[in-house]
Amino acid sequence: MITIALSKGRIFEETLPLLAAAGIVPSEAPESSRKLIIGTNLENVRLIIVRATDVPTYVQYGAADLGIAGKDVLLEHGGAGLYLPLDLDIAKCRLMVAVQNGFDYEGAVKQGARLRIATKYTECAREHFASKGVHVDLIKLYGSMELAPLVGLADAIVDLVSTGSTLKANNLVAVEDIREISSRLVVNQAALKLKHSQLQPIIDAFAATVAARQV
Ligand SMILES: Nc1ncnc2c1ncn2[C@@H]1O[C@H](COP(=O)(O)OP(=O)(O)OP(=O)(O)O)[C@@H](O)[C@H]1O
Ligand SMILES: O=P(O)(O)OC[C@H]1O[C@H](OP(=O)(O)OP(=O)(O)O)[C@H](O)[C@@H]1O
Repeated sequence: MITIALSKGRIFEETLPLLAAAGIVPSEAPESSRKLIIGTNLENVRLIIVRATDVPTYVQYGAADLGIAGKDVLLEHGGAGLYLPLDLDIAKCRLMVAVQNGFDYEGAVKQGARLRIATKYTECAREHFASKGVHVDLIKLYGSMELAPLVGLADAIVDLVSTGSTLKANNLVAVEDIREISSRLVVNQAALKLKHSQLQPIIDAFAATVAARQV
């Protein structure tokens, strides 16, 4: 049995064409089902539906052979025990620093002020501000980071930005670009050896699809 860990929503949707290229068609959609294990047209392939942040953990411990996770999630997780053969170029966005409109971020940084930063991405944020030599207090949040500057919880946030409409709707502006984010194929290293003949064709089909999109 091959088990593939995916999260609901954008990753599941954007993975469907990759699965199709590998001849895998889920037997139901996670949005319309409460099932956490979803069968496919192939008897020996199943999907498990987990939180985006939990995908690396399932693969690391071998509860899933493959998974798809955002670079943001992988950077926070650390990647121990994982083989990351392929950037799938899906779920693309940017990790950015944002502040409330009117907050003088550059000025605060120049003055050497200690900044309060709210984020789900504490590891990436710590590294970013340390590399700039900016002193920060990090406040860990699990979602809706955009609210934090509006209610005085933080001076700035580190969050993902795609269209910019969430920032705009909340009177925030991006002030710094930390890095580009896309999702990667995550493979359990032991499974790759033990189930090589079954896993490699899936990895190859994903790679061929990604390459074809880039021409
Ligand atoms: N607005 C966006 N546009 C494109 N990609 C995004 C966007 N937001 C997040 N992503 C990417 O998609 C991945 C999955 O996001 P999703 O919203 O499904 O989960 P999440 O809500 O971030 O995680 P969790 O459910 O664990 O809290 C993220 O890890 C990131 O790599
Ligand atoms: O620039 P935009 O296109 O507005 O996208 C940015 C938003 O997308 C992500 O949230 P998501 O939509 O995943 O909602 P979530 O809070 O459920 O993670 C991210 O945390 C931002 O809030």
